[in-house]
Amino acid sequence: MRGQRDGVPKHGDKRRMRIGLLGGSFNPAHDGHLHVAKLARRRFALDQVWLMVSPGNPLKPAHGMAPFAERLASAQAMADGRRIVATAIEAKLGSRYTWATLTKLHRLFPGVDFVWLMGADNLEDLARWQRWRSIAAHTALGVLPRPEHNMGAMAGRAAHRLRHARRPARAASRLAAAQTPAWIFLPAAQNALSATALRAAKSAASANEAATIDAATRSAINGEGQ
Ligand SMILES: Nc1ncnc2c1ncn2[C@@H]1O[C@H](COP(=O)(O)OP(=O)(O)OP(=O)(O)O)[C@@H](O)[C@H]1O
Ligand SMILES: O=C(O)c1ccc[n+]([C@@H]2O[C@H](COP(=O)([O-])O)[C@@H](O)[C@H]2O)c1
Repeated sequence: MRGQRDGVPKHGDKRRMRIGLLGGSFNPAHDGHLHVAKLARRRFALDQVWLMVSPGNPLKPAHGMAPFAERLASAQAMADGRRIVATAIEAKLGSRYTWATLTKLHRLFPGVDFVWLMGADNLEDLARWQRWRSIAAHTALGVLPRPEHNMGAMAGRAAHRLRHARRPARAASRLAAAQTPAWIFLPAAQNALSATALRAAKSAASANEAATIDAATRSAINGEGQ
């Protein structure tokens, strides 16, 4: 939601604060999140990026989701508390749907220009989100590339429907102040990490450890090594 048509502050206007919102499950947070948060902050000329921990992604099953406090703690461990900030605000606002959270944030912080940040995998899926057109109508979208999702995202339904609102990457530093709808796909260095891969590695490691303990217990019971 922008007051000025061209989004350029008038001479003498106080510069509005610019905050990027990286909403996510953070189950757990990882270097891929930090990579996109830093990249987005720099290229979209943002004052801060909030790692906004979701109380529960409406499209993801609750099964396998770590408790909110644990996910928040993992995001806090990635943040520096100054430029990259982990926040529980979405849970505090009592919303789970992004359109509802953004409506509340725009109301609570009228002096802030928010940019909704997401990896290409989320743009690929955006047309399944509740009121996704309203999200794009009122909040600028900054899309970060992600291995194996870029082609699908750009060929997807949301990118197609919003094609008139796409801005070139060279306008990235002005995205936060742009008249909405506006979105940018940022070509940039990519990071292949995912929470899914981390969870799989962790459960493989604990299965391995369990097998080792099991083998050691069996050999102790059988009196081996005496
Ligand atoms: N490596 C990455 N590159 C680009 N974007 C990423 C990357 N990792 C996470 N993101 C983005 O960060 C936001 C939060 O992601 P999320 O917490 O779901 O992590 P994830 O690794 O995608 O998790 P999962 O594998 O469990 O789906 C999303 O917009 C997602 O697209
Ligand atoms: O509002 C929706 O319908 C909606 C559907 C899917 C995902 N989201 C949001 O998208 C963000 C990324 O989610 P995730 O689980 O991929 O990290 C997070 O803030 C979710 O709440 C939102």
